[in-house]
Amino acid sequence: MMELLEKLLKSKNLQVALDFIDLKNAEEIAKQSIEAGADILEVGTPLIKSYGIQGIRRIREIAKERIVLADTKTADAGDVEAEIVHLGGGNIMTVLGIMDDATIESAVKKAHEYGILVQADLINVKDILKRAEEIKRLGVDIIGLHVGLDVQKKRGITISDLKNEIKKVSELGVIVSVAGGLNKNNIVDLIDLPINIYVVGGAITRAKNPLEEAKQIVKIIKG
Ligand SMILES: O=C([C@H](O)CO)[C@H](O)[C@H](O)COP(=O)(O)O
Repeated sequence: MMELLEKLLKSKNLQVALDFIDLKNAEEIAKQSIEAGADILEVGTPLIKSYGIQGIRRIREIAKERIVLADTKTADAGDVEAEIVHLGGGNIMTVLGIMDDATIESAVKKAHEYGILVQADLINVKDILKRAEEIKRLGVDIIGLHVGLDVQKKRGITISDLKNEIKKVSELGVIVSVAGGLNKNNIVDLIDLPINIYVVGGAITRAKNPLEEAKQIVKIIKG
């Protein structure tokens, strides 16, 4: 666990979000992401809902020694969902930061017993800095700032609109992950910020040439 925490803290990483309902499509993009040099494969929430533990296992097999994040977006029964991620072979799980502290504590306790890291997803949290401070005290390893897909579509905003919040959260001394509408153009804008994990979904999975797109994004992130 310490080794993984250190890697994430000391470097900039690309996480490719495999937000698929179909496993074959997810497998194909997972392979291309690895070839392009992505650091983390995300078993997207739709994929977990479609395939559960088997879906996480399949992406684990493809990822080999790379990191697998299971985007469980846990809302209750944190310990049970940590168990699910453990059975699938995931390295990181996500909990919703907006939920009760009890759920976050339960996920952290069980996940850490298994050597799994916990990321709190601050999607839809109104006072991001205040909640990030509280969540850090609960033992969470990664804070994820996130503009969800529906908000992106309805309000036309992306995670690039939260630059101030990103800076302030990073000052708490936590691993910072950002997600929500990232692509090769707006990542350039965020590259000087203290961000450890850039999550890219649609810009790679829906690209004409996902391999080429992922390669270009890796180049921007790694410099
Ligand atoms: O977490 C996500 C979303 O809530 C759907 O499950 C996405 O993985 C995340 O937003 C990244 O996807 P893009 O916004 O398409 O880059």
